[in-house]
Amino acid sequence: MAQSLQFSISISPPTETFSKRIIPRPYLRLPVRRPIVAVHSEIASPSPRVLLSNNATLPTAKLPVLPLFTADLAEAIEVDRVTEAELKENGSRSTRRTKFVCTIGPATCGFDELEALAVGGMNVARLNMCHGTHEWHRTVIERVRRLNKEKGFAIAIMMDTEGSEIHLGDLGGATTSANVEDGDIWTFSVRSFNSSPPEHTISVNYDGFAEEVKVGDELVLDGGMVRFEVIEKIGPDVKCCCTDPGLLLPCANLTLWRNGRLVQEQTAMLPTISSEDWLDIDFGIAEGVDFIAVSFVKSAEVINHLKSYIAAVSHDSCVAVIAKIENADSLKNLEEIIQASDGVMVARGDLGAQIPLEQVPSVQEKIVQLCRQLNKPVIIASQLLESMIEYPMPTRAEVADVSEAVRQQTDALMLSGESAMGQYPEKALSVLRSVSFRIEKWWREEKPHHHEKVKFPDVASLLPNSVSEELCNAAAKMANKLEADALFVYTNTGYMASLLSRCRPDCPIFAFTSSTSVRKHLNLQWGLTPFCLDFSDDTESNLNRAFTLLKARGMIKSGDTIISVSDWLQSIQVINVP
Ligand SMILES: Nc1ncnc2c1ncn2[C@@H]1O[C@H](COP(=O)(O)OP(=O)(O)OP(=O)(O)O)[C@@H](O)[C@H]1O
Ligand SMILES: CC(=O)C(=O)O
Ligand SMILES: [K+]
Ligand SMILES: [Mg+2]
Repeated sequence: MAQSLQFSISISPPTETFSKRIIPRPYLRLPVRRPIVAVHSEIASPSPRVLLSNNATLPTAKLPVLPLFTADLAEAIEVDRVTEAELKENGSRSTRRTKFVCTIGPATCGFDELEALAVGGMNVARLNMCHGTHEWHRTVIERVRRLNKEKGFAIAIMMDTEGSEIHLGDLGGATTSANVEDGDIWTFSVRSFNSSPPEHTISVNYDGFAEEVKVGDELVLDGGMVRFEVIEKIGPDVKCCCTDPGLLLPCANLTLWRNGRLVQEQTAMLPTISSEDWLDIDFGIAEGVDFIAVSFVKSAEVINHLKSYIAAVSHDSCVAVIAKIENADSLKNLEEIIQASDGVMVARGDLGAQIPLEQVPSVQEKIVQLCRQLNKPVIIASQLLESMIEYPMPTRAEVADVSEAVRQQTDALMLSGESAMGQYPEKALSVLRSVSFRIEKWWREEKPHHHEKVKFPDVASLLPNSVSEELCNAAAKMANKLEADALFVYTNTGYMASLLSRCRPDCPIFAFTSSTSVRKHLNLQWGLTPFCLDFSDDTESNLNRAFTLLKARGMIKSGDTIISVSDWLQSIQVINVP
């Protein structure tokens, strides 16, 4: 009986000469399903060999050489399906620059709904650990992975911690919400109730609450949905009278005000990362999430602490840490926090409950600018299209808000309730898409920023990084002047790609990396189209390879002007695609 032999191959040890020899000629083909393209050149060795699965080795000179088919070429580079379609449809200059984060909830956790968001342009799926069990989150993660694998998307996953905010528990009388009227008396209690609390009673999750409040204090729920005044303290119970009627919801967030000022001593006692958050973080690391967003960050220490924990427990640590700016403390220590983190979220929901609402827009603009100066990606979150939770059309004010965020050239926009539990998640995403396209185009073509002289101070402190930074600044400037079709960046760590993105050039930036985790992290950065591609340190062959592969997919064409930089070659190349 004929036996079929299956070989898995890896090339060991890889060498510089070897990589240079095979990369420029994509003809090498083994009698296996995949062509050899995975060649790294970090380790030098005099005799490259192919390692067969039975541990035998074969000198590479003996490898059979067959021509590659176009289909193989297309497989050798990975880019997500949506970008590819956009590039084909609109040409490279018109790809979307602003990235989208979608919160996944009951409305979008199914495979088909996730696929609809993926097709709509979701770059990052966010899981809020305030809701759902680990089982539920694991299922969503598996579905996103399956989508990426089977349908050619490259969606990254962000886990968002619960954090220690003060919030309410279930409402008394087993109701899911209550319309509170002016003068109604409710009891806020730190008791633990076995079942649901008695009528007109509500539990508070912070044990020190009853001790710290004072008669006359104001309780603000969910940033102003309902307000109460403290009228009496009775042990663990705090009796309050409604002063501003509204809808009381379970889990509502609670802030305490005294003489018109936010009382911060309370939250100062709470840890940023609670014991439950650590369990969630362990879960996230084990599941291999790409980003962990930390809620209610107060200082840079907590970010450093988490980053060293991640480095200690996961050796090939690829989890980026995002600091959520959503309280007054985070604003006090803003610059250190941004420096310490891998990215930032302007979490306007809670932020708007902690500082006067009218300050939120200027704080947003300041954070976006600071992030760009410090070269960190920034996400604008919450209530972008809040009315679309219920209605299929946004309000004009919402469209103006999204436009303003895009005009500020934020890296990413985030949907919360709109995609988690709204009735029109896909429609909301398509509004983000059309507004982003329109405003980005207007920005490029009309140059409303022409007279603004925004200065970006140097970010790099070490010389090699300074050289990279100057190269990127110059390459981006050249790309604008020469009206290039695309910038190419070959990057191992993503650093050069981020420096190019920071310049917000007119043309898209094609970032080639051999690391799948770097590629996922680039998902959050403005203007970057990340590709997964193995490359060597031979710039010439890398470029030719990218040209061949992208042309085969219709993503660039002969005659396009490309400006290319790379992590290791300190020069800028200007090339016309052959
Ligand atoms: N996994 C989930 N399961 C059930 N409902 C969810 C889930 N995720 C989100 N939601 C719903 O969507 C709403 C908005 O979600 P989101 O995560 O943005 O809340 P948020 O309050 O803005 O964020 P945060 O809690 O981080 O401040 C939530 O209030 C909740 O009703
Ligand atoms: C997203 C979030 O946490 C907020 O807006 O509060
Ligand atoms: K959260
Ligand atoms: Mg929040």
